[in-house]
Amino acid sequence: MQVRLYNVGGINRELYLSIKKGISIYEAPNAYGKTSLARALISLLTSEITAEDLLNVFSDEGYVEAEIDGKLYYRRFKRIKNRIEEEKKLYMDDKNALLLSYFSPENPLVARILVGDENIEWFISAASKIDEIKKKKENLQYKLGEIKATYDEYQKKYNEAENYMKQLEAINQQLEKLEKDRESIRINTENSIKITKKNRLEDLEKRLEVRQKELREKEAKEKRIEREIEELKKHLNSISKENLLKEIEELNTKLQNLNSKKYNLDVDYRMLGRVLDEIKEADERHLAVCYVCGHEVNPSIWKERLDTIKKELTEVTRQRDEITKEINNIQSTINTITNKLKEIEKYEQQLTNKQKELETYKLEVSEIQKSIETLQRQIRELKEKIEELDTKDLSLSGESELDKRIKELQQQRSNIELELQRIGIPKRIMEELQSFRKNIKDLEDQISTLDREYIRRLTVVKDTFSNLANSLMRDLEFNYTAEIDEKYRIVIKKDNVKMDLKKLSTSEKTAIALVLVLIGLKEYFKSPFFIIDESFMTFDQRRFEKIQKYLSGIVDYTIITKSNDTVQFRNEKLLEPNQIMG
Ligand SMILES: Nc1ncnc2c1ncn2[C@@H]1O[C@H](COP(=O)(O)OP(=O)(O)OP(=O)(O)O)[C@@H](O)[C@H]1O
Repeated sequence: MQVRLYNVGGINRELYLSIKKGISIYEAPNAYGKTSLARALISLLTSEITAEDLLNVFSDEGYVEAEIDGKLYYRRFKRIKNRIEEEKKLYMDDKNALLLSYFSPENPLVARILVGDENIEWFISAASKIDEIKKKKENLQYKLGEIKATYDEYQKKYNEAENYMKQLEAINQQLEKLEKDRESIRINTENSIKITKKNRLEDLEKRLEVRQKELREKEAKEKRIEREIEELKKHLNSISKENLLKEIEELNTKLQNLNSKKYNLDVDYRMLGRVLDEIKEADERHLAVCYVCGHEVNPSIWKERLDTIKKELTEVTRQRDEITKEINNIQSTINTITNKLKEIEKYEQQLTNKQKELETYKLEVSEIQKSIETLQRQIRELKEKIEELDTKDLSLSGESELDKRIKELQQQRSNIELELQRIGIPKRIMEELQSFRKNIKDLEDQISTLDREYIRRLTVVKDTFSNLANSLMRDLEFNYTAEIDEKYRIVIKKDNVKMDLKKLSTSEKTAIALVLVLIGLKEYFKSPFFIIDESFMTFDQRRFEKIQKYLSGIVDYTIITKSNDTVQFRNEKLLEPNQIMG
């Protein structure tokens, strides 16, 4: 076997070893790199020893290579940033290599035997690989535990769901009863509502009829007044009030002039009358002195004067009569016009009154129309409501205590239904539970089968170990026997007296561990080499040679590391000490 190492463990240089079949001894001082070499070789049998364990921490690349029977096995490492990239080809990849190919204080069995742990079930089961059954069983047990936990959860859910279902049933019963109650109340109330509404509709329709009749009458009256107004307007338009007023004004002016003239004539007339009377008197008295100027006059003058005055008086009277006649004519015309004006005013007054009356009617008509619209709208709405009542079951307006309770229960029901949706209905959960039960049963069956198989095989392995251990102990000339009892404890007897493992010496305990490892190696592990760290062993030469001989029959290469002041590697059988190369 050719071995090459570089930057592996504490060996930070290239190391080349040519190892012959049989026994090889590697001697070196402490901390020289013996363990590093052993671990590097073992790492070709198992990936349990990782690249991080192997590559020298100060180096960026390294390798271990071994050519065994013409085939190259290797592990090559390259540090890239914070990780190590590895290329590998292992002779085998079995974690038992650490237990059965390397005997050193690092070996877990050695460590446990040295502290006096008698229970070796784990070792014989790992060595014979029946621990795989145990692991399988443990995996199944773990799975079973998980399923059981889920089963318990589902059981809880089932109980919860059952409880909800009971609540739901109770709520449904209550709801059914309450809804029946409400229905009967609703029907009664609805009927009375319908009757009330129909009565009201009739009443509204009657009121509408009255109002419509009223409207028709008012509209007829309105039309009539409009016609009258038209006529009045026509009549008034035919007369020009302004002309009449103007005419009357002109006549009044004339009348004023005439009256003033007449007044003057009246004054003249009265004055002439008085003069006439005075002249008459003067004539009768034959006055010879003028009573006006005192001058002496002829009394015959009075007669002349009397004629003149009479003539003047007649003229004034004629003029006065003429004017009086004219005045009377004008006055009569004025009276006629005034009468006409009065008549116009009367018509105007009538027109104003009719217009006021029309306004009032129009207002009334518009109010009646509004009230008709309101009534029609009310009737329409009422009819719709009645129709609604006829077509569907209207729920009662306003919320009664009954409604509130129903609502409350419905809310509770929907909450429960939601919860049931979340956790599932009992029937479905029960189906799940049944499937879980089946799974549990299957797993328990598998576990118990594995358990039986494990015990069966463990018993065989235990017997094998017991027998072989005893014969090997005898071969190695130990004066005690080693057996494995039914509880898989190692039982040591000296002269048939049971010895507590703790009481044995370190070399005795180390020997027992070695014997067990050798049996494991021989019976259950096909390793090309076996490495012994001899530094912690205190066997005498004879016994150690026997062990070496025994090993030669099991593995091709036995490599023994020893602490020594000098560095030496030698293949024992060839008896040619090889110098370390590299
Ligand atoms: N991966 C590593 N990187 C760097 N140095 C390491 C590594 N592994 C071990 N060493 C160091 O390398 C040196 C050799 O260690 P190793 O255990 O191989 O020596 P040894 O010869 O078996 O010693 P002993 O006889 O005391 O058991 C030690 O100083 C150790 O601390």
